[in-house]
Amino acid sequence: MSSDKVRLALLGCGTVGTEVVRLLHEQSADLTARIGAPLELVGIAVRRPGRQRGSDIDPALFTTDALGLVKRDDVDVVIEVVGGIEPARSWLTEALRAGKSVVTANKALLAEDGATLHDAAAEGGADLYYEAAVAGAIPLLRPLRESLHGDRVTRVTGIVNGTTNFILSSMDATGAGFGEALDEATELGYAEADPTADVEGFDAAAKAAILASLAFHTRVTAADVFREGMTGVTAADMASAKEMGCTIKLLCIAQRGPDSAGTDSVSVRVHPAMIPRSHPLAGVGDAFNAVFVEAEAAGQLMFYGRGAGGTPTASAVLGDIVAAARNRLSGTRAPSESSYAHLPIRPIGESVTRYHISLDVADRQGVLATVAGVFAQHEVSIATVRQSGREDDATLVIVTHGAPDANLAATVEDLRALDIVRSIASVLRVEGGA
Ligand SMILES: NC(=O)C1=CN([C@@H]2O[C@H](COP(=O)(O)OP(=O)(O)OC[C@H]3O[C@@H](n4cnc5c(N)ncnc54)[C@H](O)[C@@H]3O)[C@@H](O)[C@H]2O)C=CC1
Ligand SMILES: N[C@@H](CC=O)C(=O)O
Ligand code: NA
Repeated sequence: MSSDKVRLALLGCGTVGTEVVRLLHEQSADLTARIGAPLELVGIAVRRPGRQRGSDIDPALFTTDALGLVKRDDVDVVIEVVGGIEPARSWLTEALRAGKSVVTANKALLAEDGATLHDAAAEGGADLYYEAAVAGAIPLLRPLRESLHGDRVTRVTGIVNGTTNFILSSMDATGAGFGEALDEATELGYAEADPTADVEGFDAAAKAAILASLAFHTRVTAADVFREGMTGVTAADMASAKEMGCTIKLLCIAQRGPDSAGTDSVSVRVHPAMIPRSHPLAGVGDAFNAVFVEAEAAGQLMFYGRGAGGTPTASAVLGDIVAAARNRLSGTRAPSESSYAHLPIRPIGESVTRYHISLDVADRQGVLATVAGVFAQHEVSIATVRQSGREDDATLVIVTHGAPDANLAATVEDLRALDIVRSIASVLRVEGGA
């Protein structure tokens, strides 16, 4: 590496990449002062070089050959803001094995196959930074990776998807249904043309896997995360939540604790949940993210801010570039992967959850006793029961105490089979003391 500057290659110049280039230019003098040497952008890999991306980018920097750029001898740090599994994985393993530092925002790749990247980083003695991959601008991974390394993290609960938080906040505020709120999110530019990854929880599940891996020193992949999207949350669910003094959020929950055999294990899940309005995550509105971390010695910590958007995400990328550049100049390295704990993953059926179940039933003598009997049969204890309506139009709203998810799922299945249950209008998990 040239000792008088740090040379950067940028892969991708879309929403995040354009902002990375702008900030590199605008803050060039400050960045040089903070690092102790200037940063030089030596190339930008794009798919369509002719596209307009800001007037101050030298057109000579653009190339369509990303791998060629990664392999150049005059590249010290590779910044990847393209996304997806391949070809990003091949580019980044090539860079890391060659000893080049990598800064990436690619949560999908880290959650699907972070092991390959970490192994390549170890092989090449290179830095792998990815603060932007979870909760955008919020400094969250560095605190988990460094500040909390003297402590034992027991639980991470978060709102880590901005698009769905915007939709649910809007449903809560206006009474709108999912479709209407999604249209609003699309119009305002929050939701992408294909919002599947957001609304079906894939994006949050990828982030949950990354958080759990860091928090519990164990490799957790997206496939280990129980995932349920939020497309089934209705205006009626939100109204019912409001009646109980709650709201509904798409939560990512990563927990460490004993499984049914008493073995220390990890459970990671993403699903919509009712939470009381007094819960610290209930007031997180709009497209904001927030993550609540509980650790044995530190107690409760809350991280809040913008988890999406080009500029906030670029802020996290720039922070990582500065760290990687400083390390190169001083000949030091970022903390390497910590996955020594090898904790087993607990299946969702063993997670202790509470349910809110809304049933349309015939208002006949003995209905309540029959319904209660199904809960008892599966050892699920009922906390509250509310009935509204009469005769053919009665609704029972039941909230349970905590029970293994498998018992709750079996209860719902048996309720569905009862003649007296006309339909199950909604089943929602309840978190946080509601
Ligand atoms: N947009 C956001 O709010 C956030 C994005 N991220 C992550 O940042 C990364 C980038 O996201 P965005 O900028 O939003 O995506 P984007 O779709 O706006 O930009 C990606 C760019 O990569 C380019 N590209 C695709 N294939 C390429 C190839 N073979 N060679 C060179 N360039 C290629 C595309 O043309 C596009 O310009 C993704 O991993 C995403 O998950 C992370 C946090 C927030
Ligand atoms: N689509 C994501 C973007 C950031 O990761 C979101 O909505 O949070
Ligand atoms: Na972050």
